[in-house]
Amino acid sequence: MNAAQDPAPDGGGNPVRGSGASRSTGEAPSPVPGGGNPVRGAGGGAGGGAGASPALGVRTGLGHARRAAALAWTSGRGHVVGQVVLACAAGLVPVLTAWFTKLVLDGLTGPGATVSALLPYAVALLVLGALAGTVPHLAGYAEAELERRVNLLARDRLYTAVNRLPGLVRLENPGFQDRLHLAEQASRSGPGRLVTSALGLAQAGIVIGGFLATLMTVSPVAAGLVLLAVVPLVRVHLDLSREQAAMLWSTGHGQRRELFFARLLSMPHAAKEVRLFGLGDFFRDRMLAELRAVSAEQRRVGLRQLRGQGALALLAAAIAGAGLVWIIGEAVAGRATVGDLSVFVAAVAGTQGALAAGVRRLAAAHQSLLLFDHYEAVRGAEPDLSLPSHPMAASALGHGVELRDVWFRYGPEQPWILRGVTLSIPFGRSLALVGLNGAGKSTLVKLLCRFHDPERGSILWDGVDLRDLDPAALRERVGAVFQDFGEYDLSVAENIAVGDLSALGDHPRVEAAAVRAGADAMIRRLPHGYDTLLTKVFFRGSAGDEEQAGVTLSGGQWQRVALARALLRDRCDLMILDEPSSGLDPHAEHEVHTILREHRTGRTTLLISHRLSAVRDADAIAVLADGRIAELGGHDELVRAGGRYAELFEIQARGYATAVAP
Ligand SMILES: Nc1ncnc2c1ncn2[C@@H]1O[C@H](COP(=O)(O)OP(=O)(O)OP(=O)(O)O)[C@@H](O)[C@H]1O
Repeated sequence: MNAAQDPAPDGGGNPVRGSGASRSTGEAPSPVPGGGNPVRGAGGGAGGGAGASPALGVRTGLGHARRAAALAWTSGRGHVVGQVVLACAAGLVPVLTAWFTKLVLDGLTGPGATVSALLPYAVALLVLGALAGTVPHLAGYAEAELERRVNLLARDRLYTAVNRLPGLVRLENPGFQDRLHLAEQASRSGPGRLVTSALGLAQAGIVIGGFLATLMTVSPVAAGLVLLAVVPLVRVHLDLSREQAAMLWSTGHGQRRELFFARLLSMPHAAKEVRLFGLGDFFRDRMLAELRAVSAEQRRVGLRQLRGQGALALLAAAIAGAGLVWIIGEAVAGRATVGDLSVFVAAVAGTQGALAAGVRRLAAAHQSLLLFDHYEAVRGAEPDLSLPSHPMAASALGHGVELRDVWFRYGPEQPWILRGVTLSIPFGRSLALVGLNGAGKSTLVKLLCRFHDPERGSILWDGVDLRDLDPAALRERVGAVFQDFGEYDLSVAENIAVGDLSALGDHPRVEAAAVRAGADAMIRRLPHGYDTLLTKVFFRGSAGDEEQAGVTLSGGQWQRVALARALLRDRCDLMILDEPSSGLDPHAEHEVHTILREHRTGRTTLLISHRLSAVRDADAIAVLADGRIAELGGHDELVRAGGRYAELFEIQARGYATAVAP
């Protein structure tokens, strides 16, 4: 499998794991290579959306080629120039070698041959031999170095483009994930390979041109014959390369699913259920089924390539054989010299070799262009949220946040999640949002952070529609503990500081946040305190590497770290707490809610929790059901009303009362 086919070069752990691996978060499954947790994604495959295989028009192809060349040029001008020089040298060496060999042979078989007369040719052949030995190595190094440089710049540009996407619409789309995966492959070697392919083509052109000119001096018929063989070669190789690119595209899903099942079999997150439920063979069979399907497709294309290339090889051999018989006849008849014969043999072999190499380069360039199309598509992806041309800065919240008749669904073909939600969170007040699983609570959080926009209705920040604000400025004013918060393979201090990067290295600030979240004592007990790595991914197991050994935190301990991360933004205007204590023990939960209650005082807060004891003292409680706010009021008021909230509260309270009853 070549680099372009490699479905997942990462092979390692996730740099950030969504928390709550075994909880249902309602997120769409995302078995993206190097991305989502496979356990969370276990509900299904990558989903659809990949669409048809790509095909490039001439104009688009030329545009891509120009941009790829510009990328390579920017990455390393010196290396591009070096490669041009080396390509010219590599093209000229075989032609000159054949020509000087002819001169030596003709000199030897001609009248009055002397060593001194032949010495310059011999020296030339020596130099050419030295060049023939060194140029390929130099070219190989220059090629690899250019690819490394291009990779760096192309990756930088690719992920800058991904970071520029303001919302989650594209990242949550499996079709976009497929493109991104291919774009990453393209960025790794695509533009560099395009340049080296173009230079390889030029090199083949020099070899072919040189040999054809040489052949013309021997026989224009032979030169014409060799030239005629070019057309079917080019055609067949281009068809094969198109088919190869289409195969890459069509097997992308299968490769991702195969990888997903393979990781399920090896990742510690999944190991418990895999062992307890005896799922090993089940997932292995699924993995093998995917692999078989991918292999069958690769085999089909491979066989076609074999047939095409076999036919080409036979054609080449037939031309070479016929030419050889002919030139021997000419030499026997005295119409050609031994030197002519040698140059003819070298020319036929050299032309055919260069032709095959050139066509292979052309096919590689074509394939790189098709992959580069994905790179360009991701780089040129329009923002997934409509951004105002003159966004307003989000002012410090003074009045509150208001949802007005908000309707939302994840796509036109998806069901409505919110169907006219009207709700306000007044400044300085706390609102608790409760509802059954899948009611849309976390979705509402995503809208408040403007990861998505409502399809109808609006969300107002002090009366200003979120769509009129700069999303980044808005998010600076929001602090959050997401239900599926990130667990980063970083140190504890860094895991907290990512809540506000200005706190990176500011230990007093980080520790103060941890103290507020009730995490400080737990952190101090870790082997390296705040510097302890919260991952074992980087531990190689060698002596002296203990600093990298890392630890594995429990779910509740992670939750405290995530809470500290959110509390780092203590001056934020809106604090969103989506199930901030679901993994905590009763003591810890009580402690955390006491902390949060204090923290909430005078702050604008949205609290989501299934533990109704945790939300009862919020200023207001809203019940989300059937996509609407079904009930709104204080705890006592809602209990008295005897509606859904009262029913949920009664069920929970009864559970506790029964448990303590004598
Ligand atoms: N990215 C997504 N694409 C498509 N549908 C989604 C996506 N995220 C969530 N959903 C769907 O939206 C609905 C609401 O999910 P959401 O996570 O908002 O519910 P919730 O009230 O937070 O549930 P829970 O209490 O279980 O956390 C669910 O039916 C879920 O399947």
